Amino acid sequence: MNPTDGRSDRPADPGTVLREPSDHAELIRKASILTEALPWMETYAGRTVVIKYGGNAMIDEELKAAFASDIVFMKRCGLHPVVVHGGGPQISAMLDRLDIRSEFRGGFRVTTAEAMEIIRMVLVGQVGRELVGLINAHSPLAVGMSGEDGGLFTAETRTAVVDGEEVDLGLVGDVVGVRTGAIQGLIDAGRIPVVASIAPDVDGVVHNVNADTAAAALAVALEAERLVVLTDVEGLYRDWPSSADVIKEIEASALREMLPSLASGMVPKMEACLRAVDGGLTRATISDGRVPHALLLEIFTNAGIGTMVTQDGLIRHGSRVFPADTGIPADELYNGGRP
Ligand SMILES: Nc1ncnc2c1ncn2[C@@H]1O[C@H](COP(=O)(O)OP(=O)(O)O)[C@@H](O)[C@H]1O
Ligand SMILES: CC(=O)N[C@@H](CCC(=O)OP(=O)(O)O)C(=O)O
Repeated sequence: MNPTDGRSDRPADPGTVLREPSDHAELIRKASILTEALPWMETYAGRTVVIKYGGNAMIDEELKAAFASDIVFMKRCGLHPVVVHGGGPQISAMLDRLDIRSEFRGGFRVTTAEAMEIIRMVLVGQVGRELVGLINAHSPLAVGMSGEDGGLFTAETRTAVVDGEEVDLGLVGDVVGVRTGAIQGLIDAGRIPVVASIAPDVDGVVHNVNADTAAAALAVALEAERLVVLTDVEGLYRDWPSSADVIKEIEASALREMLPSLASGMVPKMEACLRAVDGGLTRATISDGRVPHALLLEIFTNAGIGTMVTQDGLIRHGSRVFPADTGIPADELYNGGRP
C-alpha cells in the first residue's frame, strides 16, 4: 500500500501554510490518540493476540478492509496477531445455493457429512482465502491454514444442550487437542496465521468446529495475552432481545450462571470466553465488528469497546485488568507494568 495514501490534500511544502487554530486542536487530538496507544503497545509488544473474526461482521467490504489493516497495524506494532475466522453466513448461503438443508441447535450448525464437504470448501477455500488476500494487499504477511494443517487441532464429536435436553449435532466437534508448532513457526517467521475452524478427529474424520470455540482453544494453547471476538452486536446484552443494555464487564462466575439463559450465537461465544479465562487468559472480549477499526479501539485505547469477561477476583484500573494479589501499585500497572 502506498504510504502517501490519504495525504494527497497536504500542501507540497507544509511550512508555507499557516494552520488555523482549529487545525492545531485537531492535530493535538490526533497526537493524544497516538500517545494513549503507547502504553498498550509496550504492554503487548511480543505478545500473542488471538482475534476471532465472525462471519456476520465480515459481510461489508469496507469493514473487511479496515479489519485487515488493523491486523497489519498490530503486527507492525510488534504484537503477534493470530486470526481465527468464522463464516456462518457464507456457509449458509452456499448450502442454500446447493439446496442442502442445515439448521442451528443451541447455536451450533447440525452438520451432515454432505454439509461438511461444503463447509470445508467455504471456510478454507473461500472465506480464509479472501482474508489472506485482504491482509496481503498491505504486505505479504498472512498465511492461511485450517485445523487440519500441521496437526493443529484434534476434534471430538460434541453435542449441545437445548431446553435441558442433549441434542445430536452430527459432525460438530470440540477441540480437544492443539499442536501449536505450525502456528508458532509462522509467528517466529514474522507471519500472520489465518485459521479456519475445521478439525479432524483421531480417525481423521473432519468436523465442523464453531469458530469461537476454535479461537478460545487456540488462545489457551498459545498462552495468548488476549482473545478478542469480533461479532455483529455491541457486546453481550443483559436481557436480549428485550433490551440493548450492554454488559461492559463480567466475571467468569457470573457469566457461568448466565450461560443457560443465553440464546443462539451467543452461547458458543460466551462458552469460548469462559474457556479462555478458565484456561489462563486474564480476559476475553466480545467487540462490535460493525464499528470500523473496532480491533484497534479494543487493543490500543483505554476504554476499549464491547463486553470484557474477566477471571474472578481481578481488579480494574482504568480499563486495564490485573490480578488483585499482584501487590504492584495501580499507577505502575497503569503505566504498562505487567504482573
Ligand atoms: N445476550 C445476547 N447478547 C447479544 N447477542 C445475542 C444474545 N443472545 C443471542 N444473541 C445473538 O447472537 C448473535 C451473535 O452470534 P453469531 O450470529 O453466531 O455471530 P458471529 O457470526 O459473529 O459468530 C447476535 O447477532 C444476536 O442475534
Ligand atoms: C458448529 C458450527 O456452528 N460451526 C460454524 C462454523 C463457522 C462459524 O463459526 O462462523 P461464525 O463465526 O460466522 O458464526 C458454522 O457451521 O456456521
